[in-house]
Amino acid sequence: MEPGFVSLDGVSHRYGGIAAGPEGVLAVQDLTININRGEFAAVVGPSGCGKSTLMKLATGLQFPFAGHVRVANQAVTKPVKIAGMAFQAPTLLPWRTTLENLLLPLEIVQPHRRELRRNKAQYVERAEKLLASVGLGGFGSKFPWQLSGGMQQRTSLCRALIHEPQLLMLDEPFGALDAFTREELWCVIRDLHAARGITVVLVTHDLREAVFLADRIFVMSQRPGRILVEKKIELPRPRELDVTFTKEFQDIVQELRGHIVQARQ
Ligand SMILES: Nc1ncnc2c1ncn2[C@@H]1O[C@H](COP(=O)(O)OP(=O)(O)OP(=O)(O)O)[C@@H](O)[C@H]1O
Repeated sequence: MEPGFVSLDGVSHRYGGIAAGPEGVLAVQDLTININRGEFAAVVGPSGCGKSTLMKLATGLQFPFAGHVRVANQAVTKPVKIAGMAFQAPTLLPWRTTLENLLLPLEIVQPHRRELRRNKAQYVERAEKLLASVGLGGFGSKFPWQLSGGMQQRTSLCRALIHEPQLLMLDEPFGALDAFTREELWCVIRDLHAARGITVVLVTHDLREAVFLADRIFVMSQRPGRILVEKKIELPRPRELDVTFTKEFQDIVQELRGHIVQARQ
Protein backbone atom coordinates (compact mmCIF):
# COMPACT_ATOMS: atom_id res chain seq x y z
CA MET A 1 0.00 0.00 0.00
CA GLU A 2 1.30 3.44 -0.95
CA PRO A 3 1.85 5.34 2.32
CA GLY A 4 0.62 8.87 3.00
CA PHE A 5 -2.28 8.91 0.52
CA VAL A 6 -4.15 11.06 3.04
CA SER A 7 -1.75 12.90 5.26
CA LEU A 8 -2.28 15.51 7.96
CA ASP A 9 0.95 16.70 9.47
CA GLY A 10 0.94 18.78 12.67
CA VAL A 11 -2.45 20.24 11.83
CA SER A 12 -4.28 22.71 14.08
CA HIS A 13 -7.69 24.20 13.35
CA ARG A 14 -9.70 26.80 15.20
CA TYR A 15 -13.37 27.54 14.46
CA GLY A 16 -13.75 31.25 13.88
CA GLY A 17 -10.27 31.42 12.27
CA ILE A 18 -7.11 32.92 13.73
CA ALA A 19 -8.94 36.23 14.18
CA ALA A 20 -11.14 34.51 16.78
CA GLY A 21 -7.97 34.09 18.91
CA PRO A 22 -8.44 32.16 22.12
CA GLU A 23 -12.17 32.92 21.83
CA GLY A 24 -12.50 30.50 18.91
CA VAL A 25 -12.87 26.77 19.51
CA LEU A 26 -9.58 24.96 19.02
CA ALA A 27 -10.96 21.77 17.47
CA VAL A 28 -7.76 19.89 16.62
CA GLN A 29 -4.18 20.59 17.63
CA ASP A 30 -0.96 19.14 16.25
CA LEU A 31 -2.95 16.39 14.57
CA THR A 32 -0.83 13.99 12.55
CA ILE A 33 -2.30 11.04 10.67
CA ASN A 34 -1.20 9.08 7.61
CA ILE A 35 -3.53 6.81 5.70
CA ASN A 36 -2.24 4.54 2.95
CA ARG A 37 -3.73 4.23 -0.52
CA GLY A 38 -6.27 1.40 -0.55
CA GLU A 39 -6.42 1.25 3.23
CA PHE A 40 -9.64 1.15 5.26
CA ALA A 41 -9.05 3.52 8.17
CA ALA A 42 -11.45 4.20 11.03
CA VAL A 43 -11.31 7.18 13.38
CA VAL A 44 -12.88 6.88 16.83
CA GLY A 45 -12.80 9.09 19.89
CA PRO A 46 -14.82 10.90 22.54
CA SER A 47 -17.74 13.05 21.43
CA GLY A 48 -16.67 16.47 20.15
CA CYS A 49 -12.99 15.49 19.83
CA GLY A 50 -12.70 16.75 16.27
CA LYS A 51 -13.45 13.68 14.13
CA SER A 52 -15.69 15.55 11.71
CA THR A 53 -13.19 18.39 11.63
CA LEU A 54 -10.51 15.92 10.54
CA MET A 55 -12.79 14.85 7.66
CA LYS A 56 -13.44 18.46 6.63
CA LEU A 57 -9.73 19.28 6.70
CA ALA A 58 -8.82 16.20 4.67
CA THR A 59 -11.37 17.02 1.97
CA GLY A 60 -10.62 20.75 1.69
CA LEU A 61 -13.92 21.92 3.16
CA GLN A 62 -11.88 23.69 5.86
CA PHE A 63 -8.27 24.81 6.13
CA PRO A 64 -5.94 24.66 9.15
CA PHE A 65 -4.06 27.62 10.61
CA ALA A 66 -1.03 25.39 11.19
CA GLY A 67 0.33 22.21 9.64
CA HIS A 68 -0.03 20.57 6.24
CA VAL A 69 -2.77 18.53 4.60
CA ARG A 70 -1.99 16.45 1.53
CA VAL A 71 -4.15 14.04 -0.47
CA ALA A 72 -2.71 11.93 -3.30
CA ASN A 73 0.57 13.82 -3.03
CA GLN A 74 -1.01 17.23 -3.50
CA ALA A 75 -1.43 20.00 -0.96
CA VAL A 76 -5.12 20.50 -0.20
CA THR A 77 -6.02 24.09 -1.13
CA LYS A 78 -9.60 23.58 -2.35
CA PRO A 79 -12.32 20.89 -2.10
CA VAL A 80 -10.77 17.55 -3.05
CA LYS A 81 -12.37 16.25 -6.24
CA ILE A 82 -11.13 12.67 -5.92
CA ALA A 83 -13.14 12.26 -2.69
CA GLY A 84 -16.72 11.08 -2.24
CA MET A 85 -18.53 11.75 1.03
CA ALA A 86 -21.47 10.30 2.92
CA PHE A 87 -22.82 11.53 6.24
CA GLN A 88 -25.16 10.36 8.99
CA ALA A 89 -28.16 11.99 7.29
CA PRO A 90 -28.58 10.80 3.70
CA THR A 91 -29.71 14.33 2.59
CA LEU A 92 -31.44 13.22 -0.60
CA LEU A 93 -33.56 15.76 -2.48
CA PRO A 94 -37.18 14.64 -2.05
CA TRP A 95 -38.32 15.96 -5.44
CA ARG A 96 -35.74 13.94 -7.36
CA THR A 97 -35.89 10.20 -7.96
CA THR A 98 -33.17 7.95 -6.55
CA LEU A 99 -31.45 7.89 -9.93
CA GLU A 100 -31.66 11.69 -10.28
CA ASN A 101 -30.23 12.07 -6.77
CA LEU A 102 -27.31 9.89 -7.77
CA LEU A 103 -26.60 11.94 -10.86
CA LEU A 104 -26.73 15.25 -8.96
CA PRO A 105 -22.98 15.55 -8.16
CA LEU A 106 -22.21 14.94 -11.83
CA GLU A 107 -24.48 17.83 -12.81
CA ILE A 108 -22.38 20.14 -10.65
CA VAL A 109 -18.73 19.05 -10.82
CA GLN A 110 -16.57 19.41 -13.92
CA PRO A 111 -15.45 17.53 -16.00
CA HIS A 112 -18.45 15.25 -15.34
CA ARG A 113 -20.94 18.03 -16.02
CA ARG A 114 -19.76 18.35 -19.64
CA GLU A 115 -19.54 14.57 -20.07
CA LEU A 116 -22.98 13.99 -18.58
CA ARG A 117 -24.57 16.26 -21.17
CA ARG A 118 -22.76 14.46 -24.00
CA ASN A 119 -23.13 10.95 -22.74
CA LYS A 120 -26.05 10.66 -20.35
CA ALA A 121 -26.89 7.02 -21.17
CA GLN A 122 -23.45 5.85 -20.05
CA TYR A 123 -23.76 7.67 -16.71
CA VAL A 124 -27.28 6.36 -16.14
CA GLU A 125 -25.94 2.85 -16.74
CA ARG A 126 -23.17 3.44 -14.20
CA ALA A 127 -25.73 4.70 -11.65
CA GLU A 128 -27.96 1.69 -12.21
CA LYS A 129 -25.01 -0.70 -11.79
CA LEU A 130 -24.05 1.02 -8.54
CA LEU A 131 -27.62 0.75 -7.24
CA ALA A 132 -27.65 -2.95 -8.13
CA SER A 133 -24.32 -3.46 -6.33
CA VAL A 134 -25.87 -2.26 -3.04
CA GLY A 135 -29.08 -4.27 -3.51
CA LEU A 136 -31.16 -1.42 -4.93
CA GLY A 137 -31.49 -2.68 -8.51
CA GLY A 138 -34.75 -1.41 -10.02
CA PHE A 139 -35.27 1.30 -7.39
CA GLY A 140 -33.88 4.17 -9.50
CA SER A 141 -37.33 5.55 -10.33
CA LYS A 142 -38.50 5.67 -6.70
CA PHE A 143 -38.42 8.89 -4.70
CA PRO A 144 -36.44 8.98 -1.42
CA TRP A 145 -39.63 9.08 0.64
CA GLN A 146 -40.62 5.76 -0.93
CA LEU A 147 -37.45 4.14 0.47
CA SER A 148 -36.62 2.88 3.98
CA GLY A 149 -33.90 4.59 6.05
CA GLY A 150 -31.40 1.86 5.14
CA MET A 151 -32.25 2.16 1.45
CA GLN A 152 -31.78 5.93 1.60
CA GLN A 153 -28.40 5.46 3.23
CA ARG A 154 -27.42 2.98 0.46
CA THR A 155 -28.45 5.61 -2.07
CA SER A 156 -26.31 8.19 -0.29
CA LEU A 157 -23.37 5.78 -0.52
CA CYS A 158 -23.95 5.32 -4.25
CA ARG A 159 -24.07 9.09 -4.69
CA ALA A 160 -20.69 9.34 -2.96
CA LEU A 161 -19.32 6.77 -5.40
CA ILE A 162 -20.91 7.94 -8.66
CA HIS A 163 -17.87 9.94 -9.80
CA GLU A 164 -15.64 6.92 -9.07
CA PRO A 165 -13.65 8.61 -6.29
CA GLN A 166 -10.28 7.26 -5.16
CA LEU A 167 -11.13 8.26 -1.60
CA LEU A 168 -14.38 7.60 0.26
CA MET A 169 -15.01 9.62 3.43
CA LEU A 170 -17.78 8.33 5.68
CA ASP A 171 -18.88 10.40 8.69
CA GLU A 172 -21.10 8.26 10.95
CA PRO A 173 -22.95 6.94 7.91
CA PHE A 174 -24.90 4.27 9.80
CA GLY A 175 -25.49 6.13 13.07
CA ALA A 176 -29.22 6.60 12.54
CA LEU A 177 -30.01 3.01 11.52
CA ASP A 178 -31.21 0.01 13.51
CA ALA A 179 -28.62 -2.62 14.44
CA PHE A 180 -29.62 -5.17 11.76
CA THR A 181 -29.66 -2.67 8.91
CA ARG A 182 -26.38 -1.24 10.13
CA GLU A 183 -24.68 -4.63 10.04
CA GLU A 184 -26.12 -5.29 6.60
CA LEU A 185 -24.56 -2.04 5.40
CA TRP A 186 -21.20 -2.92 7.00
CA CYS A 187 -21.14 -5.82 4.54
CA VAL A 188 -22.07 -3.53 1.64
CA ILE A 189 -19.16 -1.20 2.48
CA ARG A 190 -16.81 -4.14 3.04
CA ASP A 191 -17.62 -5.47 -0.43
CA LEU A 192 -17.36 -2.06 -2.12
CA HIS A 193 -13.93 -1.55 -0.56
CA ALA A 194 -12.77 -5.03 -1.59
CA ALA A 195 -14.10 -4.73 -5.14
CA ARG A 196 -12.89 -1.20 -5.89
CA GLY A 197 -9.66 -0.99 -3.91
CA ILE A 198 -10.51 2.56 -2.87
CA THR A 199 -9.18 4.25 0.25
CA VAL A 200 -11.87 4.61 2.91
CA VAL A 201 -11.85 6.84 5.99
CA LEU A 202 -14.70 6.08 8.38
CA VAL A 203 -15.57 8.22 11.39
CA THR A 204 -17.67 6.29 13.87
CA HIS A 205 -18.77 6.03 17.49
CA ASP A 206 -19.34 2.32 17.04
CA LEU A 207 -16.21 0.36 18.00
CA ARG A 208 -17.60 -2.93 16.64
CA GLU A 209 -18.17 -1.23 13.30
CA ALA A 210 -14.61 0.09 13.30
CA VAL A 211 -13.07 -3.28 14.17
CA PHE A 212 -15.21 -5.19 11.65
CA LEU A 213 -14.35 -2.88 8.76
CA ALA A 214 -10.97 -1.30 9.30
CA ASP A 215 -7.36 -2.20 8.58
CA ARG A 216 -6.26 0.42 11.08
CA ILE A 217 -8.09 2.33 13.81
CA PHE A 218 -7.02 5.74 15.07
CA VAL A 219 -8.16 6.81 18.54
CA MET A 220 -8.39 10.57 19.08
CA SER A 221 -7.93 12.51 22.32
CA GLN A 222 -10.46 14.88 23.85
CA ARG A 223 -10.78 18.24 22.09
CA PRO A 224 -8.46 19.66 20.84
CA GLY A 225 -8.14 16.36 19.02
CA ARG A 226 -4.94 14.57 18.10
CA ILE A 227 -4.17 10.90 17.54
CA LEU A 228 -3.52 9.04 20.80
CA VAL A 229 -3.40 5.44 19.66
CA GLU A 230 -3.10 3.63 16.35
CA LYS A 231 -4.30 0.02 16.28
CA LYS A 232 -3.73 -2.36 13.39
CA ILE A 233 -6.57 -4.87 12.94
CA GLU A 234 -5.06 -8.17 11.87
CA LEU A 235 -8.34 -10.12 11.53
CA PRO A 236 -8.15 -11.93 8.18
CA ARG A 237 -10.31 -10.81 5.25
CA PRO A 238 -12.91 -11.32 3.94
CA ARG A 239 -14.58 -10.86 7.34
CA GLU A 240 -18.03 -12.27 7.98
CA LEU A 241 -20.36 -11.01 10.71
CA ASP A 242 -19.63 -14.18 12.69
CA VAL A 243 -16.20 -12.78 13.50
CA THR A 244 -17.88 -10.19 15.77
CA PHE A 245 -18.76 -12.99 18.21
CA THR A 246 -15.20 -14.27 18.57
CA LYS A 247 -13.06 -13.60 21.64
CA GLU A 248 -10.31 -12.09 19.48
CA PHE A 249 -12.76 -9.51 18.09
CA GLN A 250 -14.28 -8.68 21.44
CA ASP A 251 -10.84 -8.30 23.04
CA ILE A 252 -9.93 -5.66 20.44
CA VAL A 253 -13.21 -3.81 21.05
CA GLN A 254 -12.53 -3.92 24.78
CA GLU A 255 -8.99 -2.62 24.34
CA LEU A 256 -10.26 0.31 22.23
CA ARG A 257 -12.99 1.06 24.75
CA GLY A 258 -10.25 1.32 27.40
CA HIS A 259 -8.35 3.83 25.25
CA ILE A 260 -11.46 5.97 24.81
CA VAL A 261 -12.27 5.90 28.52
CA GLN A 262 -8.71 7.12 29.15
CA ALA A 263 -9.02 9.76 26.45
CA ARG A 264 -12.16 11.10 28.12
CA GLN A 265 -10.39 11.61 31.43
N1 LIG B 1 -18.81 25.67 13.40
C1 LIG B 1 -18.30 25.53 14.60
N2 LIG B 1 -18.09 26.61 15.40
C2 LIG B 1 -17.56 26.49 16.63
N3 LIG B 1 -17.19 25.31 17.17
C3 LIG B 1 -17.38 24.21 16.44
C4 LIG B 1 -17.95 24.25 15.11
N4 LIG B 1 -18.01 22.99 14.65
C5 LIG B 1 -17.51 22.21 15.62
N5 LIG B 1 -17.13 22.94 16.68
C6 LIG B 1 -16.54 22.42 17.93
O1 LIG B 1 -15.31 21.83 17.59
C7 LIG B 1 -15.13 20.57 18.25
C8 LIG B 1 -14.89 19.49 17.22
O2 LIG B 1 -16.08 19.30 16.45
P1 LIG B 1 -16.30 18.03 15.52
O3 LIG B 1 -17.66 18.15 14.91
O4 LIG B 1 -15.14 17.89 14.62
O5 LIG B 1 -16.25 16.85 16.60
P2 LIG B 1 -16.72 15.33 16.48
O6 LIG B 1 -15.66 14.53 17.14
O7 LIG B 1 -17.06 15.00 15.08
O8 LIG B 1 -18.04 15.39 17.37
P3 LIG B 1 -19.17 14.26 17.59
O9 LIG B 1 -18.49 13.04 18.06
O10 LIG B 1 -20.04 14.87 18.65
O11 LIG B 1 -19.87 14.09 16.27
C9 LIG B 1 -16.41 20.31 19.04
O12 LIG B 1 -16.12 20.45 20.40
C10 LIG B 1 -17.41 21.34 18.54
O13 LIG B 1 -18.19 21.83 19.60
